Amino acid sequence: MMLQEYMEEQKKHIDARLKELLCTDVKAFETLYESMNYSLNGGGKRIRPILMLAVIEMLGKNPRPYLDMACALECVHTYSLIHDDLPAMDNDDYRRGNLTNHKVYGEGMAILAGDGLLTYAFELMASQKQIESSKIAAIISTFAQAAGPAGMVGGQAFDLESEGNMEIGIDGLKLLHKAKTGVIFKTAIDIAAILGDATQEERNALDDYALYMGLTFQITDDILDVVGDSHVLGKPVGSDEKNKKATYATIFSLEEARRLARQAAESASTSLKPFGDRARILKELVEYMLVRVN
Ligand SMILES: CC(C)=CCC/C(C)=C/COP(=O)(O)OP(=O)(O)O
Ligand SMILES: C=C(C)CCOP(=O)(O)OP(=O)(O)O
Repeated sequence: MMLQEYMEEQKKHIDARLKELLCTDVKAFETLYESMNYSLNGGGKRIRPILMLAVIEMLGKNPRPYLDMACALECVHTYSLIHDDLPAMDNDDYRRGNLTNHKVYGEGMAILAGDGLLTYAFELMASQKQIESSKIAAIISTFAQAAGPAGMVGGQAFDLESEGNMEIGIDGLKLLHKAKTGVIFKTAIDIAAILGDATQEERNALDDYALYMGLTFQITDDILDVVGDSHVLGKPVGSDEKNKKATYATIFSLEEARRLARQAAESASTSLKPFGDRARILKELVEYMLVRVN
């Protein structure tokens, strides 16, 4: 199966399950549930859950019983987007081709929709009865560390404080991206390694892949903010330059950023050598990121 077909197939399952998850019988909570579902089900490429399911498959396991784990990851990602778009953060009006959550439901409800999605993700993970409880505990611990103050929240705080400061340099940039975005890709892969019973050698290879694929995603996302089409991306472009944000595309030339993206993608593919032919989909996934900016 080609990557595009594979992604469409996995996305179909993920989208269908996400639509079923968040519902309430309590009339007083209806707006909250509507606002959570508005952002969760209003588009999105589902790269993180697809990545998780693809790694489980590469490790020789059927990914289908782990669909809810993948959906939990998407709930956390969606919460981070809702909060990232708030007036107190990036103050963006469009996301996934629609008005941002706070533009439709107001700031207070958008904050609560994010809080609800984050907390619900942990409820969903903890309720997976078909998975051994020791694995659930390991997954929740990994996930909480990645999403929390030592991971994504820390990265976002650093981002907030660095706005307008183009002097953070390459080391600052690396830390920012590793903590803010790379960490969730790494978690997708770590969870898959736990569920797929990866050996130590496989884990080492997957750690390298996570690092370089996350970097490829970040550099290409930065390039798209300069050269992308806002209709295709479903979010505004040019905001990094406007907000004087240090990114791979504002610190380096576009040519250099593209070179760094290609280099990261090559390293990601090389890390998957131990998996041989089974790694085809994951290699194509980093190629797909490159194609979007070339
Ligand atoms: C704890 C929180 C709120 C974390 C947010 C992390 C995140 C997804 C940032 C998006 O980065 P970006 O602003 O570079 O991306 P985009 O261009 O999509 O807004
Ligand atoms: C981490 C970043 C840069 C936010 C956007 O992520 P995606 O490009 O995966 O966004 P969706 O497809 O989920 O909307």
